[in-house]
Amino acid sequence: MVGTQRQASVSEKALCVIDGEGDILFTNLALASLLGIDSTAALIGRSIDAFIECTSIASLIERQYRQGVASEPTRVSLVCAGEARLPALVACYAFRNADGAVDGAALIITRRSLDASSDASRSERLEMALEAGELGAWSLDLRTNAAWRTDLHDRIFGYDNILPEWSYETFLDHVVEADRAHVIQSLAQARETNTAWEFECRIRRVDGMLRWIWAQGRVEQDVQDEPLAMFGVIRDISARKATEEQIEFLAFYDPLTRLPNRRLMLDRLGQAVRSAVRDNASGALFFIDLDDFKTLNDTLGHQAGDQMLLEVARRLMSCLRAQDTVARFGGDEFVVMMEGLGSTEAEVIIAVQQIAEKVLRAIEQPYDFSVLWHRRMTCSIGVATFGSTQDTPDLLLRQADIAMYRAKATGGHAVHFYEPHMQAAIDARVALESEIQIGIQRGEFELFYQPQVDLHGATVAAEALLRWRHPIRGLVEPNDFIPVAESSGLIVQLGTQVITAACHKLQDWADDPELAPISVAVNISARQFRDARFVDDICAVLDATAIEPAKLVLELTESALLECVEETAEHMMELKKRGIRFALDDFGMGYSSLYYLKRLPIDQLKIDQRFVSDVLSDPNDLAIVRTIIALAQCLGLRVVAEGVETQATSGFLLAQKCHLQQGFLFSRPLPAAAYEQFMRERQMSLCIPRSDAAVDQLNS
Ligand SMILES: Nc1nc2c(ncn2[C@@H]2O[C@@H]3COP(=O)(O)O[C@H]4[C@@H](O)[C@H](n5cnc6c(=O)[nH]c(N)nc65)O[C@@H]4COP(=O)(O)O[C@H]3[C@H]2O)c(=O)[nH]1
Repeated sequence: MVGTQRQASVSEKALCVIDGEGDILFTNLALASLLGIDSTAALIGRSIDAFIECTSIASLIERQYRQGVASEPTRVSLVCAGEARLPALVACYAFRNADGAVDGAALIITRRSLDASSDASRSERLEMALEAGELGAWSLDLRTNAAWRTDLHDRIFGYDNILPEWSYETFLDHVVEADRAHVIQSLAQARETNTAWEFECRIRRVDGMLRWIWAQGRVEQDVQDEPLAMFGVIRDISARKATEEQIEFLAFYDPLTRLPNRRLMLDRLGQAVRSAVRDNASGALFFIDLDDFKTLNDTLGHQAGDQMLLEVARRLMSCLRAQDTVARFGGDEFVVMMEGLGSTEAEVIIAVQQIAEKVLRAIEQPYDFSVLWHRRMTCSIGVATFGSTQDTPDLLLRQADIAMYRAKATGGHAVHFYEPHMQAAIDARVALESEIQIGIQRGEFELFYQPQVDLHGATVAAEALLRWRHPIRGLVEPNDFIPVAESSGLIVQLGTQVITAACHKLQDWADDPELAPISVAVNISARQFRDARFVDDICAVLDATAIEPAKLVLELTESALLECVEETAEHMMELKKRGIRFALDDFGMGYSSLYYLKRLPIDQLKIDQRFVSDVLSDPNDLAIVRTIIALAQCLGLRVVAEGVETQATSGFLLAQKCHLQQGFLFSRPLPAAAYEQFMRERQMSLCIPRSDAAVDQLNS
């Protein structure tokens, strides 16, 4: 009678036949009637899962298949027309195909009657009421460990009808590790104090899904206050938690860029100001505003504007460290907070200048996507620094904002400090930078040479030290310009000039018998060493001058090695193959020297002058110098002591078999011509007074 309307009798068993996929092949009117559907035709071909609320009909069938008999009726809810739920029992019988695999099933569905008078029905009503309140209930007999749970309780943990043995441990296994201690403590406290527990925690369902549950319950005790049983209810609160997280996200983050908003930034800034004072490590706040963003927004539309803001956010984050905070305050305003930039004002200024330049460069790169194709954007940065007890988040923001307007007033694409003296310092640095640039072009930089003396007192090497013959300031010492050259990147150009000049000097000396044995050590900055062209440039100079590569010693500091070990090691290996030698400068000042000594092709250790100068008066320095020399000897490395100013220090170093000595005792750094003169005068005479017996002993 398919398609014919007929009222099914309430007592008639509803049945249907489903295929291996769970789609209905056949059904009777009783099922349609139970579901509140007019005709059986509306059910044919549809998935049974749409009508029976049960985690998986497939597992029911699977169980029946394994047991080989019709399954025990299982309690389910029917999903009726209008989404109404109806309690029902389902029994199934599986069909198998020729291979023995489940190919479909017949399902017999009966409505669960709820007779108010029967105990069974009362418990069912209770369970339905609990389900209506989305509560899974459970109890645990503490004497026998017997556990009871409602279906919904198990479904919350992801179990279907195949119920596992349940215990306190099973429950705890589901609780995620981070929440477990809190759960155990809540339950234990409730047990001790005979009070109710209530907590929220995350559980990992049997299918791996992470859910939030709320749990409440208590312990039942006997007359002697001995615990008898625990019972309680749980509810899946994942949806509520997701909403709460969303609300929290909107309260603290910018929905477009997903960066922290003003509120969160103010909060983090408050903490940062406190730690800056406590740790004596200043930080800085950048107020960044895009230049002329309004025009872009007005001409290309808000969608293009949003794309630009998203890209700016991405670029800002790529310029900064993970611990820095980038926030969007709305519109085209971004605020960046950086902590731990230094303990001195000079350190903070250098760090700020470097980061600000990075930001300016990152923002001005073309925006080559969709409507923004070939668009350019610049920004203005206002800087306020913090580290004093008077700083407050509001004040700092105002200061950075004011500074940003000053940067805008100079035409944008600029950085401006709020603090006038810092602005003066940064202006001076910028001026020095351009002077160095001009000085490089005009060839104002010159190498001085400081002799290095061997165990016999013979000058066998020199350290090349840079000087700037400034047209107005006169001779400028490296400490006054190398840091700026390094932070601006000009050291790469300058360093190439130094190596070229040193190699040409070695070439000049090669034909002079008095100067030919001299090798020259050249200082190399980290930035220079990391430069992609560094190895090729040196090889080109070696080829052009045809000097003996072993005559060139490159001096690297530990901090230079530390900045990029892999890349540095690679460059060192390549140059080592050409025969160039390496010295580790300022040895003993770093932390992981031994690690580098093992890994990198180092020929020589240079003991820092801070240890050498007090070696005879400070027992710690004495121990350090002795250890470095002994270490170098064990590893087959040469040792150079720099900063030797007295005969006594020199005598001590000689006794320790330190291979080379350098210092004012022998000579200050000299211009090339003066150095050559020095060599000619001193080459034949020994600089260090000593007995021949002592020298023989040292050289043995
Ligand atoms: N008090 C005292 N000082 C002594 C004595 N003997 C030598 N010195 C000084 O100690 C410094 C040794 O150079 P450094 O440790 O490599 O330290 C160098 C090096 O780090 C850097 N530098 C110099 N030239 C270059 C260069 O061409 N490239 C790079 N990247 N850095 C350079 O500048 C630093 C300072 O160079 P200078 O001012 O020439 O200072 C030189 C030298 O004049 C002594 O007996 N007593």
